[in-house]
Amino acid sequence: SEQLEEDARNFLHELDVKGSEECTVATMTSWNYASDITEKHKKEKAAAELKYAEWEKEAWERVRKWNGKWETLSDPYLKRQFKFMSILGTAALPKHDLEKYNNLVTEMSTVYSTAKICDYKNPRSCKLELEPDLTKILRTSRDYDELEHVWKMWRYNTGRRIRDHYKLFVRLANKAAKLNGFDNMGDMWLYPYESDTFRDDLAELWQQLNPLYQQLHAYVRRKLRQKYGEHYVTRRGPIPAHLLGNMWAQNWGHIYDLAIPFPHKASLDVTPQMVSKGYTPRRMFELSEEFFVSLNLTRMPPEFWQHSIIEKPQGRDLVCHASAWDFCNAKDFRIKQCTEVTMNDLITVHHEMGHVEYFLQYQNLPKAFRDGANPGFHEAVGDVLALSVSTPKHLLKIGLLNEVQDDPEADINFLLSMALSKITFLPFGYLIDLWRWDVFSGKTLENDWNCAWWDLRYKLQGIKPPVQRSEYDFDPGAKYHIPGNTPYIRYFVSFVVQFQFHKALCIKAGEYDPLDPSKPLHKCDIDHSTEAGNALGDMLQLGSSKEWPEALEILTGTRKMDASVIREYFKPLELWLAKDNERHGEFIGWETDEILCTSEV
Ligand SMILES: O=C(CCC(O)(O)[C@H](Cc1ccccc1)NC(=O)c1ccccc1)N[C@@H](Cc1ccccc1)C(=O)O
Ligand SMILES: [Zn+2]
Repeated sequence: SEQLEEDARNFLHELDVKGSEECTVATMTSWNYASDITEKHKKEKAAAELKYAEWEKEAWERVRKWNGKWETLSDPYLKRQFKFMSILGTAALPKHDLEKYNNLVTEMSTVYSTAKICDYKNPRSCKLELEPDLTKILRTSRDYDELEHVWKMWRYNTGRRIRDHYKLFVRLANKAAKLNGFDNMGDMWLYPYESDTFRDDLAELWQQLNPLYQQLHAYVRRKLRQKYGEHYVTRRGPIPAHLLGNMWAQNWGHIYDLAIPFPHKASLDVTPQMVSKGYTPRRMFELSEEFFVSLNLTRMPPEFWQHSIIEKPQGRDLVCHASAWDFCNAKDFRIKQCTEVTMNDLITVHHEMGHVEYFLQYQNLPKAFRDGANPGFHEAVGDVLALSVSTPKHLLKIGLLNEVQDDPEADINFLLSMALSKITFLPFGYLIDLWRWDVFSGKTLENDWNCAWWDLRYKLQGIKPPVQRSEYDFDPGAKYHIPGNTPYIRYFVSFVVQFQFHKALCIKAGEYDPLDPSKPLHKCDIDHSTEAGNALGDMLQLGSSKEWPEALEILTGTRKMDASVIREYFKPLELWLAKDNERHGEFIGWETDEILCTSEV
């Protein structure tokens, strides 16, 4: 009825205003803790989390009173808000369980963010941190033993120390999921994707992308064998995980110099130019903002520049893992990032700025809709712009390259450098939550946790640990998102859909034409295209008010995740890799009879 609809609007508006106020308070205490880890901030954060949970519970009980009525409303916009506000989340736990749950997550995150290891070359100095010290060693060292030390000790001081916390965490997480009507927390994490074929769709995407990954894996293994020798990198075996330029082997971009196909062509790593041109983190963020503005999207508000932390502060512990923050008041938006002056961090800057641009585009929606169309969309926004920024054409434009060679060999060099971060990520982006879903569902039992992890790492990534693992280790805990309790499948989704977004925007920008060989997808730079920017903005402004297939359709004309676009982008490389691997008689895939992980019975 008209009256019911009027009452519903007023009710939802009241909850929206109060919810945003409560959110601002809770977010501020969370920011204070993440940017300055002290006992005082920890206590304030814990208290605020409990207070916010009480508000959520009160709001949820008032929403429940509308059950049987809100479903009869005609306005889908109202019904969708009721649908989202009917899921309470972890606030459904009894207070003492919730307190325990929150403390476990905060404790695991603190262990991870404050972990330090001893220096391989100077064992008495034990203050090396992940950022910037260990990432620098993994990026630059080519010393097999030094890399093994760093890889092992990082896991010793993180994963091993939170294994017991994680046991309790899983039990409480599942208790909360059941109180919300889910079988386990894994199912509750998939709720925002609003699809009962989602897991199958993901498996299908991986099947379509695995062949390209295997070709790249075989090629890189040969290059690493040339560098480190056949004893360490065998012809047909998995690649030792510590040689791939990254602490988790999730991005192989930093061993590009070992894998470059045509070395006599221009190098694409612009880090040296960024340093020699005196780039600062501030300059990197301004460069990214200029790109968003050139697309007719929204620039950062003054508060952003006032309150963001874009360089690692000295003399205090903080969570250095990058993050973007929406303070629920359409005014205060921030990024916290321990930025280094490298090309990799310029990409991360765009990634984080993409989150803030999404915040800005949906800031006037009700709080229930102030999210990505699905979590993968939120992760994709910045990466889409970074696909344009990474092109030699764009790097020339911004003065980070002084020449662009337009020839097939230079193209292969470029596509390989992109594949070393985009294709190598796919199995990793998929397996993290494959492992966690099995842990939450009980399919993987506690005393199999670590060996189940290495089964997946071997099977999907074709890597192995440099030293044998056991169930005394907890290697998943050495990756931020596990102690940080952040779902990960969102990144796998992002790495697929970001190429679909890129293609749609490149067509609008007139930068891509499937029938014009001079305009392939991988050369597209949407910079300064307001047609592209307006199309992107139109989708971002929807927030989560429409189901994600509809948001995707508005931008790309399709309603499904589609792996054929990322394969089209890398097609020239895929053909080249297959030929090169065949020419070298390279074995595609991997096998081993080594025991990678011993489960203590
Ligand atoms: O973790 C990140 C970037 C951090 C973030 O921007 O995704 C951050 C993670 C986070 C931090 C604290 C609490 C929750 C999540 N996400 C956000 O800041 C965020 C996400 C959605 C909405 C608002 C903010 N990237 C992933 C995967 C990745 C993505 C892109 C390129 C490379 C690698 C990684 O590093 O393994
Ligand atoms: Zn992100």
